[in-house]
Parts: sequence; C-alpha cells; structure tokens
Amino acid sequence: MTSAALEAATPHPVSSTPAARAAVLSARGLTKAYHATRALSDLSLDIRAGESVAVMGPSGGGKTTLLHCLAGIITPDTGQVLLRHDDGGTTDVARLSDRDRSALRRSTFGFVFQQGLLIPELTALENVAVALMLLGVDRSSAEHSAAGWLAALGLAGLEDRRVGQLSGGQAQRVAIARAQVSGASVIFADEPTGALDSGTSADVMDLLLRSTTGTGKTLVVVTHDDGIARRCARTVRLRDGRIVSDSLQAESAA
Ligand SMILES: Nc1ncnc2c1ncn2[C@@H]1O[C@H](COP(=O)(O)OP(=O)(O)OP(=O)(O)O)[C@@H](O)[C@H]1O
Repeated sequence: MTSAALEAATPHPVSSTPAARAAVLSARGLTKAYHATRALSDLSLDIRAGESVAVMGPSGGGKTTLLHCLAGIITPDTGQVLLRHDDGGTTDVARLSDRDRSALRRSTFGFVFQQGLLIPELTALENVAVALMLLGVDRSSAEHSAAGWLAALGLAGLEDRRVGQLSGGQAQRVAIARAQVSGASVIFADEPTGALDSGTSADVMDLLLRSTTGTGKTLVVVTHDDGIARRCARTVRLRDGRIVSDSLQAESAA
C-alpha cells in the first residue's frame, strides 16, 4: 500500500499547509467529576492539525475521559473544547446539544476502539459503507468508497467476510477504514491495538498513522503501550486528571 493509494481513497483530503498546523482542538480548563471521583482537573491541551498524540498514564488517570470530552462523546462539567474549522472559525464542542455533537462525531471525527465496534452481522464492506450511508450517501457510492478504503488498507478480497471471519488485525483495519471513510479530519483511538499481539499491533499502528497523519489528519491515541506511543509524534501523560508531562518524540513515524 502506498500513501498515494491512501490519499486516493480519501474522499475529502485535508490540507497539510503550514497554516493547518494551528491547533485543531483546544481543551481549556476541563473538569469532569463522577460523584466524588475527579476524572479531569482543570486540564488544558492544544492538539495541532496533523499531529499524532499518544495519551498515556496510569489506570484511572483520566485518559478515556479526556478523549471522550475532546470527541464530544461526553461533556465536561466546566471548560471548553474548541474545534477549529478550515475557515478559522471555532465551535465549542462542550456547548453543543446532544444532537449537534452526534452530527459532529459522524462528520468530522472518526473512532477506533479496542474492540473495533464493528457490527458482526455485516460484512467488512458493509461495516465501512454504513458510516457513509448514515450521512445520507446512497448504498452504491458508499460501497464504492468503502471498497477503496479496504483496498488501501490491504484488505482487497476480504470485502465479503463477516467480522468473525477476520483476524483481530484485519478487523482493526476495517475499523480504521470505517473511522475515516466519511472524511473525518480528527481520528480518536482508545487502545486500538490492545487486543492484538505485538507484531500485529505494530503493523496496525503503522497503518493507522499512515492513513491519518500521513495524509494530514490528526490522531489522538489512548494507549498503555510504550511502543505505540513511540510511534506518535507527541506523548501527553495524565495522572489524577492532570497533565504531568507533554513531550515531543525526537524521531517518530509521524
Ligand atoms: N462513567 C463513570 N462513572 C463513574 N466513574 C467513572 C466513569 N468513567 C470514569 N470514571 C472514573 O474516572 C476516573 C478516570 O477514568 P478514565 O477511564 O478516564 O481513566 P483511564 O486513564 O482511561 O483509565 P484506564 O487506563 O484504566 O482505562 C477513574 O477513577 C474512573 O473510575
């Protein structure tokens, strides 16, 4: 697979001009508590367009809560999540209605989780195409785009397999395709390789990076795996809902 093939499969390529390196997502003073548990504590973070950010730290440190706030899956108790648009305008994701946050998640964000969240009754092709059909794209066009993404991720020939007939690594590649087929510009991944062996994990992570930051998109990955974090350009460590370190990798895949 070449990056040209990936770009060809991307229906809405994202600009990678220097101007696009401004923060695409800015968390400002995020606080989130679950009863007596403070999951996030006055947390601020800028994520630049086109960067890969690994979010690490001990269990219970607030990684998933941060990712869910950034992605508009949940709202913080206080603070802002500013999403910058191509025209320079911003939206505070934390202040949108449930309905608008759902629409934003479908159009602008993509998600890859540990289990892939694929629908077992559907084929690989249908699992990817359904993301476009939910946006109103007709079935034939959706399946055409889905087939392009599957091919770009090395899954040509497996389009008609159901999820149970795929290996863990193949299923995660389907999930990567589904996360991006709608033209999402920011991809969120929570332990995307957590269920894979180390060799497969490295391959899937490389594909995730090449298909996202490799084509100008932004990737935020929650991981416990140092090997995955080292492949990202930047690592942010959380503890007790606060950022305790934020560092750039000297060398990385993105
Ligand atoms: N829905 C919830 N209800 C109650 N408490 C929650 C909920 N979600 C998270 N928490 C608590 O908030 C804190 C942060 O959780 P979070 O899942 O963000 O941490 P994490 O760093 O992702 O942990 P892990 O590495 O174990 O997945 C933890 O103490 C957790 O128990």
